[in-house]
Amino acid sequence: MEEPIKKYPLDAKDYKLYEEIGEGVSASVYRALCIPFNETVAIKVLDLEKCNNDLDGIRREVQTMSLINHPNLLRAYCSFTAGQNLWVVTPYMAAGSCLHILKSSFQEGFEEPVIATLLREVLKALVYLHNHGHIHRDVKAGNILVDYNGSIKLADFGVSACMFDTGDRQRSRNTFVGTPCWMAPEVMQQLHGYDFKADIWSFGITALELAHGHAPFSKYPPMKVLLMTLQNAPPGLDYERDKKFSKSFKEMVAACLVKDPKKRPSSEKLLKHPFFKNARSTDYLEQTILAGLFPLGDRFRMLKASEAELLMQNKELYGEKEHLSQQEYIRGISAWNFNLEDLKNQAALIEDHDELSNTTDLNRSLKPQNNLNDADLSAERSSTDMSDHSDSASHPEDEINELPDLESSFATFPIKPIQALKGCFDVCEDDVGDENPSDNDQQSAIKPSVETEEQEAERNDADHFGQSSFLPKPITDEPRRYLSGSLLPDNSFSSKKSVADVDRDHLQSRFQTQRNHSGPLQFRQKHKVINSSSAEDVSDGAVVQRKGRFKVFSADHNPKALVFNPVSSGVTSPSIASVSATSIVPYLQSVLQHNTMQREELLRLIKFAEQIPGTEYAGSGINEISQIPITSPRERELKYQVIQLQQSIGSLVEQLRILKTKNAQLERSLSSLSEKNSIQE
Ligand SMILES: Nc1ncnc2c1ncn2[C@@H]1O[C@H](COP(=O)(O)OP(=O)(O)OP(=O)(O)O)[C@@H](O)[C@H]1O
Repeated sequence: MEEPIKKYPLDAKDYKLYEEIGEGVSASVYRALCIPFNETVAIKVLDLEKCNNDLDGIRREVQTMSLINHPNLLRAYCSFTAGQNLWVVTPYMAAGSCLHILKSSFQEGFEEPVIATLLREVLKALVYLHNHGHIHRDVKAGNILVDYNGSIKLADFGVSACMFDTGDRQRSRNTFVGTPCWMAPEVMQQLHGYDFKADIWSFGITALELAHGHAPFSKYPPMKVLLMTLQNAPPGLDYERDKKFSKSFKEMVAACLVKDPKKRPSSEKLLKHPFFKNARSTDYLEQTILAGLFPLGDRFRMLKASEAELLMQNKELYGEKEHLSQQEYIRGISAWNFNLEDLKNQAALIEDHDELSNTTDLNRSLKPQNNLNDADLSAERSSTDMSDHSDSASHPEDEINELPDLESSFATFPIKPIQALKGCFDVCEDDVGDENPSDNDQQSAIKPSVETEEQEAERNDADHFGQSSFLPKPITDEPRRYLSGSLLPDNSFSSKKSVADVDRDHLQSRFQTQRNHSGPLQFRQKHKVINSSSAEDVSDGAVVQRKGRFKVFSADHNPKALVFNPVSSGVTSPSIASVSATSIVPYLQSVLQHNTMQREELLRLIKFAEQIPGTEYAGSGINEISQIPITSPRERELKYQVIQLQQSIGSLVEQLRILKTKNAQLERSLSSLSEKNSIQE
């Protein structure tokens, strides 16, 4: 007889939150007790106010999570709102993510049978997703969750996409989504969109991550990762350096990391690769990687503390900009801006390559350094005789030498990435870091309704590795297609929302916090006026896609594309006196036409700048801002950014003024020459 479907309560009152066990860019995750079932679960808490630009994305994630029905995919038991938060209740995966396990106990990576066992489970999940038309788009060790008994689930559908989507949703597959180190070249390239083969690339990168303890290129700033992924041979296992790994492992990785997606195997085909014959049963993981692990909450706390310490060191060593870059990086880079200036700035950081590599990789910084850079780099280099790895002869040193010559390296880029980088689009975080001085208090307020340590210890021990965790009873017998359709009603995550919210709000008032759930984003820079949310209001039609804290702008609407550089306008003025009036008229006419166009562009730009709320032209605004007393580093940062914005607006106005003057002069010369010309004729 079929077991009745277990209905998880849709009320925050029915759950007791314990310690935080994870933090992503969009949420915090807590271990929790589902009181009526006396069952440990995990609850992902998303602050909807902070995500209000991406409710659709969140809805899609929750929807996908509730509909999936595969033992290797993390499904949602239920979801509901609690005050301004969305709670997503999922199985508790007691050992946490593979990334957490790597960072805390296996900094040099796992042994091959462990990797084969983990990856086979992940691949089964991908086969299921791909067969149902989904691309996961964020396959990485941080999203592979492990339970106390070694069972594996692939998590995080925050950026997944449906292959059957059409229109805007289809277009979303033509955008930058994912985490740079794991991102397939075709996803970066933006040439023809991409398909489920993008997951195969990420899968290959994840294999390297599990083998080495970190993803290839992970020591580099995001923009450099982009350049390297596009320009260099694909990374792979090195035949020399990675001697401990089998030939079949190397071949499997090489098969995934082929730049041409068509040449990559499908997930189904890959599952048949001989490498997976090395996979063992999941109990093997229990004996090998899970034995002796600290409880997840403790590990998470320790990692967070080391990360904070490392970031402070970076800040002291390299200053604010590098600090920011590294901070984003360590956290897994989920929100960053793509623009040329960033690209250059970040590439410039590579000059500090050696130092950076010692500090970027959290794991390595926590233990004695032993000239790891070379080793890592070589390990990350592509092996020599793999398909599509032919140019792997490039040396890490070359990579570094290439850097200063960034402009010339653009020339070797496929055209689309250059456009992308130069301003076809910007991807920016829309989660304005509105941290305020009371945030710390609020942060402590968000802490779960904690039991006393003693009360909890007993439960804790059982939960972590002893107590059997509930495995989801399949809700759907048949896998469903078209998972991304808007099945959930707008603005509603729970059928009980309107009825129960008042009670929950009262009970869970601690969650009504302004906490910046996205961790590193609270320090994130707003580089450009156009990246601000207000800028988007002006150019609303320009936003191609929103992805959580990303907004993707199309080239056509990107106000930055309108910036005119008088020096590079392509118009060189001949000496008027030295040429005949007849010959100069067409030239001047073209100058006039050019200038008129530029003037229009500049006027549009100015209009755009003027519409940014609270932004005055340089001068008054700067003074106002500088008079605000600074109470926190965050405020200092914001103040600095505001001043920068005001300065750039000021310089644009100045640029416009100069152009207007030039234009007027040219108009005058043109009309006098025309007059002369007509007199002569
Ligand atoms: N069910 C779970 N059991 C145990 N740990 C979990 C669970 N769900 C999430 N975590 C932990 O919390 C972290 C963040 O969760 P998740 O990836 O869902 O958040 P996110 O905001 O979507 O993150 P990102 O977009 O950065 O990948 C995970 O990397 C994992 O370590």
